Amino acid sequence: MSKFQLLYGFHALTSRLRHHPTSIHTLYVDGERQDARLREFLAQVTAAGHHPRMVAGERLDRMAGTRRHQGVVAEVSPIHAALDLDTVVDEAGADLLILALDGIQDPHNLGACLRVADAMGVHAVVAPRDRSVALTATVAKVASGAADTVPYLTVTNLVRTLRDLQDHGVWVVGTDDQAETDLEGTAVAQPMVWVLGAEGSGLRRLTREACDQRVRIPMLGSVESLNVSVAAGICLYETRRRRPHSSASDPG
Ligand SMILES: C[S@@+](CC[C@H](N)C(=O)[O-])C[C@H]1O[C@@H](n2cnc3c(N)ncnc32)[C@H](O)[C@@H]1O
Repeated sequence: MSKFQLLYGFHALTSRLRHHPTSIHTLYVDGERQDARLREFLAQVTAAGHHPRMVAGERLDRMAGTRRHQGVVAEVSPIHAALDLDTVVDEAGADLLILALDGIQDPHNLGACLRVADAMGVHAVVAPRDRSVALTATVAKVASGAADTVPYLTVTNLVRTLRDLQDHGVWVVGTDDQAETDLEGTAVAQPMVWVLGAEGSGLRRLTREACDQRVRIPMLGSVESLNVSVAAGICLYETRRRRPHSSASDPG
């Protein structure tokens, strides 16, 4: 198995170039494309000292397994591989904000969760290794650069990880559209983890039981639940809105 991951798309590669330029191993560019966006990208990468390989578009289709690569594909080293959760907890201190995803399968949902996690200043996204989609090129493309800025840490046992966090004084809040307490009924000032469930099945029983509290986002219409990334955005924004010195806009 290759030690490199694939990334594709302008957003994902420009972000990687900006945040982790030395992690880019080989860059492949569609030699048949002449448009302004590609020329601008080529100027950026060559200025950064990379020497892209010009190849046929069909080769990029095969490498990426999709035609949605925008003519740019790269082999990159994984980042955040050496980071562990203890370090994240120590460095974040009282502001700690973690998003735990209990078995998300859809790469678009994980990408969207990473994107909103980045926007709301989340310190890490945590997920059970064997039950979750990996950080694929599709995830990185949907995340629009956030896969490079927010550590995605996979763990062997999510329940054990949540208990370890609780032992360090971290407040663990599960989300469930059937919960009795509304979103605003939870405290958000202390270090905390929001736990969101998988697309079809929601939180697993043991995960649910490990949470200090479960809350629901009030639903006014007729659908039963929200997409997981939308729910994550609401919970995270609510946290930032109510925390002192929050970077999200002040409620007023
Ligand atoms: C598509 S929903 C899963 C729905 C699933 N049928 C269930 O039983 O939970 C995916 C996740 O988004 C979050 N979610 C969606 N709507 C929610 C709501 N109204 N209140 C709280 N969490 C919600 C929860 O974390 C849920 O597990």
